[in-house]
Amino acid sequence: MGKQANLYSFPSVDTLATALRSYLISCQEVGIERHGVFKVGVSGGSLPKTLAQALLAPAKDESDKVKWESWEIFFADERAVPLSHKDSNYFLLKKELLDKIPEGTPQPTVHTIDESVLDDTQELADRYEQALVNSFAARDSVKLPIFDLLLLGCGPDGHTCSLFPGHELLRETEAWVSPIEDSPKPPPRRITLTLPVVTHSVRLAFVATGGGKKEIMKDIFEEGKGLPCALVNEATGERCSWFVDNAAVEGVSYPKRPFSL
Ligand SMILES: O=C(O)[C@H](O)[C@@H](O)[C@H](O)[C@H](O)COP(=O)(O)O
Repeated sequence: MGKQANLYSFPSVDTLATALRSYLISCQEVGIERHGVFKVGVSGGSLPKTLAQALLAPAKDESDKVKWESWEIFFADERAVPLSHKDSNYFLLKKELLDKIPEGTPQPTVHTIDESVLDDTQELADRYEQALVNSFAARDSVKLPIFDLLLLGCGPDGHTCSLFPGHELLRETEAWVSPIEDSPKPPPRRITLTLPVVTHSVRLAFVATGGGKKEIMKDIFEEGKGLPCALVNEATGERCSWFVDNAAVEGVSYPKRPFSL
């Protein structure tokens, strides 16, 4: 078996955010080196807040700078609601992070869903896939879009993006972006990157904090149980890093590593 996912555990969200910042800068530099931009997919939940804590902190020096103008931000999943709706992942990211990027700083490019087709989730997914095609290369010339980094959350049931345990979407092999009409977690209508796109990312980082996560972390890291987060771990190995706090992995026997780049 190849190398396994890295599990980094921190005493607090503050120390986690500091390490996450270094990791993000390192991924940013690899992306810029690779193709002149940094293509990153983000999720909702508590992630935007932790990201803001990591990214809005002042740079320690030149090599620690967030080069916002090179960031191309996509959504790993999005709810089929208007962009100004409280359930929108874009709205959340805007409120927590984008609106707080200081004025006068070059801004990132952000790819939102097309609000004009909210009543048709297949069309919503197709248009978002087209945005990926336009950004990454024509669909017929690449099998899959390869993100520089995906920033993911882990639900209490082991879901990530809008890929839920046991759902037929886990078997999708063709589409890059799929609709889902029956998300067990509300709101039910969403779009999501599919598992092949997720697992082909250059790097992946999960952020999971709080004692409420420890049971599902045991399931993911000790038994797998076919949970979406475990499937991602198994498919991506050492390309995948988990940034967690100690409370989230209390009692989890999987070896934790000291954080290093
Ligand atoms: O799909 C959703 O409805 C949520 O956005 C979800 O995917 C979230 O990312 C996880 O549940 C982790 O949430 P926390 O980061 O808040 O623990």
